[in-house]
Amino acid sequence: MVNARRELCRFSLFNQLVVVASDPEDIAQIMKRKEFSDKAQFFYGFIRSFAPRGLLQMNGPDWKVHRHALEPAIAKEAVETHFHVFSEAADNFSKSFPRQAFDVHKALGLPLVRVFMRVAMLAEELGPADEQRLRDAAHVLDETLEAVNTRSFQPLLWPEFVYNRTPMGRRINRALGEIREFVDATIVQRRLQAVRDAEEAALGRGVARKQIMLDKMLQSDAFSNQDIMDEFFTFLSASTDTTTTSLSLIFKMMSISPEIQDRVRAEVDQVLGVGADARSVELQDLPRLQYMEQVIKETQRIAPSTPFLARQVYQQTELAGKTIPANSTLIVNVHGAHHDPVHWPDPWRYDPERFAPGKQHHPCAFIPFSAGPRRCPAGFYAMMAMKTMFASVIRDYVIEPVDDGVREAKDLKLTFNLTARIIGGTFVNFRPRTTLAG
Ligand code: HEM
Repeated sequence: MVNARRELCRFSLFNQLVVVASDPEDIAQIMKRKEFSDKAQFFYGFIRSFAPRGLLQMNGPDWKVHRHALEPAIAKEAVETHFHVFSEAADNFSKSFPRQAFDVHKALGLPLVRVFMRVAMLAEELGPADEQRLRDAAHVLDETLEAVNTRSFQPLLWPEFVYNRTPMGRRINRALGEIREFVDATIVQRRLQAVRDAEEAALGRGVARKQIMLDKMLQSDAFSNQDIMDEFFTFLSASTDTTTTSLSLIFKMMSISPEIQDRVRAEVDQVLGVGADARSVELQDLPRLQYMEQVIKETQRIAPSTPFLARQVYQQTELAGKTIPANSTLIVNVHGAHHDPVHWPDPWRYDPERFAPGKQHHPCAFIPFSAGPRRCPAGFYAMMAMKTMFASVIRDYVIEPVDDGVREAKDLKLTFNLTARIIGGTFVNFRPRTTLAG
């Protein structure tokens, strides 16, 4: 019989007191109270070292200004106008699978970087000449997140002057420099375009150009060119690794859950059609993919992309009747809340029915996008990307397991690399559906 409340626990890490909160009630307090809203030095400090003024890692009044300006630019209404970018990316992704099993986590990085570049920062018209830049951006992103993770657990690499002299630091700085030049040129181009558009509009010959996130920053006084650059890297890293992880885990779970996969496919077939009649995903299809949404949420519950969040507590305070000393790090154990048996009976059982319409849960027992003022501003973007990719793949393939000993959720060997991922890669097999008939 489980009814125990999960107590706060504490330990020391490199001379820093760390307090871990796993109970959804305590997490609700953390998400609400202002003294818990600053991001920790741990992890986020190393993100600051390559992008000091990005939304994810900034604190205080500057964070508020950036959040206020950027939230509408990445919200539902803004992102929906670019839906065709998601749909095209999903169709192209689904066309490109090799015959044998492959690491789907790795394969998703580039398509998702491309979507972000087109939707948010670098305008729609990315030409074939930009393809190498995209590959470079995807690559440097991977390396940078790896470096953030490595540095977090190696105090010798904490001082910037030491890190910058390591082969890893030098390589990443050089690659980041090249991407910065590219982004800088794009910012200049877009600024010029805005001036030309204004002149044309004054002459009554205006063209309605779709607004992207970059335009919002260019129109606001709050963003210097350096700020825009920092937000570019921040959003690129916050958007790609999280979505890649969630989607690849969804494919992995489908490979070992054939009945659930069949039910998703039945829903997709009904919405998109079958065989020669099947079509691309359209915006109005998304709300009709209800069971798919349950599957996505249940996967995010079992293996959240960001299993832990970290906050810095500057002043002594209390939480759950316990003193939290000044200057401690507070870890929000998202994975723990998602597996709390009080809220999720038999927590490792993979059961999308937990999210069936009408089912209720504690608001902080399921927080894949965090909660409160620092929650992910791009929940809609992420769900749109995941549903579109997932539907296109299910339309075209049967997802089959590989022989790696994973038969159920609790066999997944997860590691925490800023985001969660499967040790050794997320290997699955995609069998084209056309071969089913033959
Ligand atoms: C499945 C995909 C995603 C998941 C699971 C996810 C999850 C999260 C979580 C848990 C946070 C809070 C982090 C913290 O407190 O430290 C967060 C913040 C953030 N996310 Fe996402 N995210 C996803 C996709 C995206 C996308 C697509 C974008 C941008 C296009 C994005 C941009 C951000 C930004 C900028 C923040 C910082 C917000 C702030 O501190 O004000 N995320 N995300």
